[in-house]
Amino acid sequence: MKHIARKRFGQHFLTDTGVIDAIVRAIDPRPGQPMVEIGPGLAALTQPLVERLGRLTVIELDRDLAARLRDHGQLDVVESDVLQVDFSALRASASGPLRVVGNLPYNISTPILFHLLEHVAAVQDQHFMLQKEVIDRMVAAPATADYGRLSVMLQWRYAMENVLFVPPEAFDPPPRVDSAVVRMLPLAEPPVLDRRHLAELVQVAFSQRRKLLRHTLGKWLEQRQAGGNFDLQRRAEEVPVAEYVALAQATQA
Ligand SMILES: C[S@@+](CC[C@H](N)C(=O)[O-])C[C@H]1O[C@@H](n2cnc3c(N)ncnc32)[C@H](O)[C@@H]1O
Repeated sequence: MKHIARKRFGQHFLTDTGVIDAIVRAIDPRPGQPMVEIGPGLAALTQPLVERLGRLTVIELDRDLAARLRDHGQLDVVESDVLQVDFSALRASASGPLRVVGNLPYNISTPILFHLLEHVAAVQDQHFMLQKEVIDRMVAAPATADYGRLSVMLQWRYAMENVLFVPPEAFDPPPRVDSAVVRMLPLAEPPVLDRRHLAELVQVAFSQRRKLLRHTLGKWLEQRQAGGNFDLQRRAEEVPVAEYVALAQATQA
């Protein structure tokens, strides 16, 4: 029976075989690698991936789609909201760190990225299709309009690159926005850091983008009697990730 795309699940199914091939090539799946696909949908990526891997774990929230996928002999189907999935537990029962992939539901793409950040130690790499505008913000350099909280909160932990542009016509139904594929590699030697403390600091810094940091972060640092030589005569978007990290390390309890 034909599946009717469900808007509430962010369902836009890939149909362009050239784009599907290009994504699979960018992922470069090898036999036996432990891989998890988020939101397999009608299996546009799932099928070419599992043909190369042999086995694949998929996480799908839509009950009807999960039921179809269970008929496929090479898939381990987790019928769940991905935000409830314990990736560290999946890693514990796999033969190595996980490769995580997916054409993500755009309405919850940022929560998914932050959920995976909690399980980063379980992950080898991530390849995600996302709204292009979100990827632009993820990979943005300081002193650009796209540089913000998302850039800092991901760049301190991952090396990231935009690997493919994907136009709306590659999907059925087409989304209203351009898409792209991002590659995310956890840094081999990440800074030792309390992520929640960095998140608080960055939130304060970017709370008023246009103002100098002395109006925002200045007060926050004063309360902590810290930040002695940190230059507050700048805007939040001018501060490189490494400086935010160093300030978080210097001010955390
Ligand atoms: C953009 S579609 C991609 C479908 C397919 N991978 C493709 O490329 O054609 C997103 C998929 O994620 C599923 N999904 C939506 N919300 C989800 C959630 N919270 N947890 C797991 N899967 C979800 C949808 O049902 C849908 O299959």
